[in-house]
This record gives sequence, structure tokens and C-alpha cells, in this order.
Amino acid sequence: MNAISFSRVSVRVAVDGSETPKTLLHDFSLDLSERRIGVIGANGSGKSTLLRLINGLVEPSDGAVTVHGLSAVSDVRRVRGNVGFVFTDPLSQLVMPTGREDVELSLRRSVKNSRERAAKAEAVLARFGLLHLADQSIYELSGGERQLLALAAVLAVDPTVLVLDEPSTLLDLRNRELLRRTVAGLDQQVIMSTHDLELAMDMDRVLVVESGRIVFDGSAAEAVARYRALCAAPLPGARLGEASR
Ligand SMILES: Nc1ncnc2c1ncn2[C@@H]1O[C@H](COP(=O)(O)OP(=O)(O)OP(=O)(O)O)[C@@H](O)[C@H]1O
Repeated sequence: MNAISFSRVSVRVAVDGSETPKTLLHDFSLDLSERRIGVIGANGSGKSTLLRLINGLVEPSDGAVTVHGLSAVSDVRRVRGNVGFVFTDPLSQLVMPTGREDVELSLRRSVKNSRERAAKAEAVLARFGLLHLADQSIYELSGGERQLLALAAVLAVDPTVLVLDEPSTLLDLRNRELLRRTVAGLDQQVIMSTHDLELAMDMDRVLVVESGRIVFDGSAAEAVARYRALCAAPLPGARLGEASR
């Protein structure tokens, strides 16, 4: 069975003051079974929308999304139990005052005994080099520290699928390498959107999204080349460069 399947999916949203809905993703079908899948594309192309379909944060307007055979709409609770989702903005994910409490919260269902839970949280935080920050307010952490913490809290519960929405935006070089090594060493299937083309090159299969369409699906090297070519073409109506004339 394919791990993640999109069948004739499209996503449309209502737009205030308009009778015509906006199409965020045009009709597409995909079966994703590779271990490392990248999603690249310009800002606003539809990457996050595509990822959010996987755990039911966005529902398809048409078609079906399944994860290990479970519908991401009608079986959304079970799907979310299998799919760990790391948001671009860690503050939209971290809900407890400190990192330690957040990781322990993640573990509350899988580890019932509080001493065992505390020990497991400690081990997870140590794995990400975050122990020294475990009891600090999350608001006192740097963006990159929060991003790592959000990843640690999601990985603590061993999801079978890990979805990462631009996980390296705030990371410095050392922590980006930690993320790369961590992702490379995971048993889980990983689906990751990124603007970091080096990270994309680590993936087994890469999708290029452009204006709500998957315009390329294949090897990382070809996908990156395709994306570079797309970016080299002038955007209709773009005006930024004119300021320097
Ligand atoms: N609920 C919504 N209602 C209206 N428009 C939306 C909604 N959600 C997303 N969009 C629009 O859909 C498009 C795709 O958004 P999405 O967040 O998927 O892009 P993205 O490729 O992840 O972008 P980025 O790289 O900037 O994060 C954008 O133009 C966005 O403004």
C-alpha cells in the first residue's frame, strides 16, 4: 500500500467579495512511497497547502487523501496519530511554557507513567542538544532553538510519517546540519517543503510546485534544475528590480 496517496485532489477557497473561488491546488494525483520527499517552489505556490492535506489541516475540495489507507478527512484523528507535523513557525506549535513541558505534553498519551515520561523527554531533549534550554521560557529561546524544539516534540512520539514545513528557515549552519543528519537517520517517511535547495538535494524524490500545480516530479537534481529555471524567468508584473535602475 502506498504510504500517502492523493487521488484527483484539488483545493479551492472562497474569496470575500467574489463569486469565483480561488484555486490553491489544481487537480492532481500522487502516490508517495519514497522515504524522503521534498517539495520546492516559489512563495505562495501551494507547498504548505499540499503538506497540510496530509494531516487534514486542509481538506480537499475534490478527491481524496489517504495515509496508509486511512482517509485524511473521515479518519483524521487516526491519521494525526500517525503523522507528525512540524510547522514553519514554532510558536504556532509550542503551547507549554517550557521545552521540557512541551515534550512531556507530546508524550502524555504514549507514556502514561510520569517518571518514564520525564526520562523520555530528557532523552529527546538531549538528542537535540536542547537540555540546557529545557526549563527556559520558550519566549526566551531563539527562533532556531524553538524550531529544533518543535521538531523534538513531534519526534518524541515516533510518528510513522513526518511532515516538515520549511523546517530550516531559522536555523544556523550547525543546527541545519543537525537537522540534515537527524532527517537522514530517521526511520520514518519524511515529506519536507523547503527553500533550502541543499536540503532538497538530500531527498529521494522532489516535487516542484508552481502556481498550484505540480510541474515536476522526479529526482532531486532534476527538480532543483527545473526550479532554478523557473526562478530565472521574469515574473509577470514583478517590479522589485526597477528600484535600482
Ligand atoms: N485559507 C486561505 N484562503 C485564501 N488564500 C489562501 C489560504 N491559504 C493559502 N492561501 C493562498 O494560497 C497560496 C498558496 O499558499 P501556501 O501557503 O500553500 O504557499 P507556499 O508555497 O507554502 O508559500 P511560502 O513558500 O511563502 O510559505 C498563497 O497565495 C496563499 O496566499
